[in-house]
Amino acid sequence: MDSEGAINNNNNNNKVPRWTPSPTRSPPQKSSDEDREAVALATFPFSDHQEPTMETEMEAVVLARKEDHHHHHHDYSNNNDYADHDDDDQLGAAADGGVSVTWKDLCVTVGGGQLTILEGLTGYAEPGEVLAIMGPSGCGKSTLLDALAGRLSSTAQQRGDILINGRKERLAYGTSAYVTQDDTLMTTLTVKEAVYYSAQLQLPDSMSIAEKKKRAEMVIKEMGLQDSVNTRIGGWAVKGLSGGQKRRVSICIEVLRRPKLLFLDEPTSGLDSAASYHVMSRILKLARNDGITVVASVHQPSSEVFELFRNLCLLSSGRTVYFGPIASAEQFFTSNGFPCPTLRNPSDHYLRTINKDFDQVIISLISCTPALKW
Ligand SMILES: Nc1ncnc2c1ncn2[C@@H]1O[C@H](COP(=O)(O)OP(=O)(O)OP(=O)(O)O)[C@@H](O)[C@H]1O
Repeated sequence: MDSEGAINNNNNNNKVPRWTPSPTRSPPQKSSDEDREAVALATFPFSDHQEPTMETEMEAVVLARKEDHHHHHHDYSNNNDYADHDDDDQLGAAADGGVSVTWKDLCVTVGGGQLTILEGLTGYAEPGEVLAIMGPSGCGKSTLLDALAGRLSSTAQQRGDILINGRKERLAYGTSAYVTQDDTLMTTLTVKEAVYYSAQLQLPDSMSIAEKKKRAEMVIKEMGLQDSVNTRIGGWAVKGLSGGQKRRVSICIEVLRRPKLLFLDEPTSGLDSAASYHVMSRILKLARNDGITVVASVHQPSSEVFELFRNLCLLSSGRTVYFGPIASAEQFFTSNGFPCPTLRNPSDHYLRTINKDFDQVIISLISCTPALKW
């Protein structure tokens, strides 16, 4: 895959990676890897927010993605609550194409604007791919996930745009699912019971019991739990599933409705690297096979897990340090004087650079700023 998209090392002594517009200004007729690469972007800490050109490009991508999509004309931006939905919408959007999410100049504040948590974030997530949101603890990963999923607390204020398939609209009920960090599962149930019962409760009445059962079996298989169907989930007192298996059961329950958009808050937290890989590779497979758009906050992924992601959104203190393909992040850090040492896990390097050398990163990037033309 071409990794040039996010960063264009221009020959005119521009050592600074920067986003440049693709030649065409009209919305593309088809979506392709090239289209996506053309709008992939690299951003810099504390740079001014993007020029309208980027907006045009990002809209072009979402336009390309929204062909034949069924639209629900709700105002997404003004209401964070998806609860007052129409039941006819159940699984509706899932039957159509994928869901692209784009956010532009997204700001989240609390305390009546006193405290800024997210500042001017811009990015996108595309069907069939997993976007990783990474950054030091407290940088705003969960807040970004919450804002995109429309579940910010009522004390938070949101500014900027969140577009669904290029439009300001609310997600139809059942289109998105959110998997939290905690596995709130009944410890005495077996995997089969937990997923079957959830299927009976969650899936619409229009589906027969047999169809619901079939759906439950399908997700169990997709998450690689078919050999543990009769194992009790277990808890601190009763031996049961491993941590990774439990996380997969939680994901099973959330994907029963075939959401087109899946938010995962630290899906690998508390898991060792092998279990993390199992969980993430299943998620990637699901995303690819079903054209699901996955946005996941991740904490210290192993190199193997990191390579499963398509795009990376690297945050620090509520601002974007980097947004673009995983494959181009190394070049971005190298261009800015922070090459990844051989044999070091790249994601560790990026997080360490942001954490430890952050002042230096800022100085380095500020010194590069005159060369930036957005
Ligand atoms: N409702 C709120 N009121 C006040 N401060 C908040 C609120 N929500 C989040 N914050 C603050 O905003 C910052 C970002 O929080 P957030 O939970 O998004 O970070 P995070 O990157 O997910 O952290 P972690 O990796 O530790 O889970 C934190 O400093 C947090 O204390």
